[in-house]
Amino acid sequence: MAQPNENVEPSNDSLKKTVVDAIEEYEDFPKPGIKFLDIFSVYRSKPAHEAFSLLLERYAVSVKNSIDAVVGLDSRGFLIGPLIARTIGKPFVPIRKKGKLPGPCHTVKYSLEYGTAEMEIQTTALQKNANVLVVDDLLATGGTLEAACKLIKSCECNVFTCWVAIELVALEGRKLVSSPVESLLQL
Ligand SMILES: O=P(O)(O)OC[C@H]1O[C@H](OP(=O)(O)OP(=O)(O)O)[C@H](O)[C@@H]1O
Ligand SMILES: Nc1ncnc2[nH]cnc12
Repeated sequence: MAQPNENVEPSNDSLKKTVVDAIEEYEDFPKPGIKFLDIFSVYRSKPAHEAFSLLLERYAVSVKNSIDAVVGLDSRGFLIGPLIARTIGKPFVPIRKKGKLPGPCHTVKYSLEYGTAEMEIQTTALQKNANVLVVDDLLATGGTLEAACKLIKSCECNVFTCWVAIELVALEGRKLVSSPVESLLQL
């Protein structure tokens, strides 16, 4: 006989709690004064990994008709972007740290919470005028997401939205980002 709640889909809120509970924090990494939130700890926990994947699939379905491609940011965005892209049958395109992508690239310099860097996208990776979903694990100061938006605009594409798993709300990074920002967890 069926038990109560058997076959009932878990709510987004209960899935988010499972994910939040698995996120491990490290003080003073990679520099003094930085509290580092480690998305990889979610992937070490079977229930958290499953909950996160389900949330990503649900989000993917909700944006399917609004986007043409998913762009993930090096490196932790690569955990997230391919699953969203695969769920809705859209192309996945990487933005990588400078010097890692073959062929002609657009390049941008930027600052993030604990340093400076350069990122690239291949000039022909996106079709002109594509509506692009940008995904990453975490929004801190917003420097990385804004740099990604600049690269996508260099490809003559439109940023539909930037989606992050974790937003460090106190850093107000979304103010720096010139495109819409959505976050799963506000910490
Ligand atoms: O909002 P910001 O201050 O710009 O910081 C956020 C970025 O910092 C981290 O990436 P990192 O450059 O450390 O690369 P990694 O994913 O390879 O560790 C994180 O994955 C985001 O991409
Ligand atoms: N505090 C933080 N934790 C994890 N990744 C980050 N990237 C930038 N700031 C970060």
